Amino acid sequence: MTHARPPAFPALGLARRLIREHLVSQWPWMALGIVCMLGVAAATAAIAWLMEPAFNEVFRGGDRQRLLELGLAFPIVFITKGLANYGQRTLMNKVGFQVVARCRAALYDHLQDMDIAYLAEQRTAGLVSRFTVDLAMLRNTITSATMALGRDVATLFGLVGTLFVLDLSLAVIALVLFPLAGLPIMLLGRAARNAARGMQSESGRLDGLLVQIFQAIRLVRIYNADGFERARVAGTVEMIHRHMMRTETVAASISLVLEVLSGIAFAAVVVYGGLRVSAGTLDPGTFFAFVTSVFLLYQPVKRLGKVNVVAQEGLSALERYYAVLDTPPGLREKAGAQALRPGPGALRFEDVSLTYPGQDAPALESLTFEVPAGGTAALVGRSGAGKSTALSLVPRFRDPDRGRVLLDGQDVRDVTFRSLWDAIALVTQDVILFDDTVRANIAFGRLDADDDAVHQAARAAAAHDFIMALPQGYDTVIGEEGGRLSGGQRQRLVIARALLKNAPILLLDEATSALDPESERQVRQAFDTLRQGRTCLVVAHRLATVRNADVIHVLDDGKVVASGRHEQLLETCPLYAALCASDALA
Ligand SMILES: Nc1ncnc2c1ncn2[C@@H]1O[C@H](COP(=O)(O)OP(=O)(O)OP(=O)(O)O)[C@@H](O)[C@H]1O
Repeated sequence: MTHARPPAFPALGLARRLIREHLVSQWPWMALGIVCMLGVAAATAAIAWLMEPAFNEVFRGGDRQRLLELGLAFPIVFITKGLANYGQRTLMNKVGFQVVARCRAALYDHLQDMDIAYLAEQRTAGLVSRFTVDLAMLRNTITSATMALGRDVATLFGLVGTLFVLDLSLAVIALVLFPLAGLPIMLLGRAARNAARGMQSESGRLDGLLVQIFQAIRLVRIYNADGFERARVAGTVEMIHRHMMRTETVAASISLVLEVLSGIAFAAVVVYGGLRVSAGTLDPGTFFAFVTSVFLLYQPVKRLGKVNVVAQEGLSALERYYAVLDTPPGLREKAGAQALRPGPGALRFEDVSLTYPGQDAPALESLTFEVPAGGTAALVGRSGAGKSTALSLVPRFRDPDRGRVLLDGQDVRDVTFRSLWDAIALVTQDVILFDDTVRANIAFGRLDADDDAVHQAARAAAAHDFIMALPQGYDTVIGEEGGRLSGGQRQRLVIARALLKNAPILLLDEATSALDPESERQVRQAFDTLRQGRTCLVVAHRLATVRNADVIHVLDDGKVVASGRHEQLLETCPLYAALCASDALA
């Protein structure tokens, strides 16, 4: 099963898609936000307008009544501007948070639907960073870019309109240079997107590295690898900084370009306007109002200049987000799939073949074997013989290239995932526990289970006594991956979880690491209880398991080379005899 590389998306298409899928539904908040933005723009233009009467009628004319009116008008305008600013900021942040919450939910649901093969191919931290780094960046873009585009564009229009109304020729002089900034802004925007892409991907790498290091901290210490790991972290941090600096440099360069253009425009306005005032062809009040407008124009122009940088960051985040979202699951539920019909639990592999992508040799080849209903079949074989691969086909973690896996005569590809997974309990080599209470770990996926059921499962798994000896009994939090428990205790918790699930089919990938004899005895007892009354397919690594199995299938290079019971195979199958004599079956 291969996953095609996602196509490169055109930027505008991505933005349109986000608007269609997530922003349109936010229209009431957006509409209110736009009203507030218009309020900011109107108040800003009003400040410039008020300068003319302030200068002409109050400072030059000495009109006291007008002074009082202006004394009232200025605070009203500033308060209006402040309130409108507050409103648009709160509303646009609300929109940003809601959009990102929806994106996160959509991404989570999509990843839940993705097949195990795809998820196994991905770096976990890379996927996590889609939720964290990328979508946080997208939120920033949504809030700051919409604010800039709404408020600053409206303010710009208000002020530019004011300039033209105040004096046409001065307005042309003030504005003629600004379009020159467009080209560098566009060119630098491309660099900004590349920098954002690099930053996001390196951040995912850093997250992955840190998780790996802290998970393997014992190994790092004992192998004295802290220097090596530190260098790896420092290298990645350096790369992130480099990308961030590039973004900052782009933003600063745009500011510089705008600053220079503004300076030239301002000088031209002062010189030309000053000449006209002294020649008596321009009213000083108008000139004063004009200069104020040009000043007020600086901030929105500078923010708008940088909006492309922020937008590019968001587009890069969107690209990464949709790349995951648009990758279809390689393995789907069949249209019109029916629920698995309950039966005695007979499992059959029929001529099953599978070759992993990128591999030449098949992992399984024409594999045919049965697990009798309610019985135990053990798969044994050398490392790499295909045992775990065979196990993974039952819950459809993968599908075979050829052949069928049948549960009570029903092809597992014809039934719903939910009904299939309901029928299966899985105990894997790596004991998977959550940093939660003992109760939550046993009742995982069984939120309806009451204390009695949990305790009963723990008793059957020979776990109840050690659980009761823990500081808070069933409420004890066991630490990441059950770090506060012994190996045997962890295994018994996992067995209790499978017992509570009470599924008719049990898939068991036996742990290869040995426990001390007493733990081994307790775990074995718990497994025996778990197997009772269930159909069990076990990848066996222990002699005791194969001795108790109803049938043993010996796998070699993905094929069944012999089947039978222990004593029989010892005599008839040299490979089996060799496995029993070696560490493979201890
Ligand atoms: N995700 C994968 N991608 C490519 N090849 C794989 C993958 N998983 C397993 N293989 C290959 O498929 C073959 C069968 O592997 P599998 O894990 O099923 O063997 P196994 O008998 O369970 O081995 P072990 O006892 O060591 O766990 C091996 O050659 C292995 O390298």
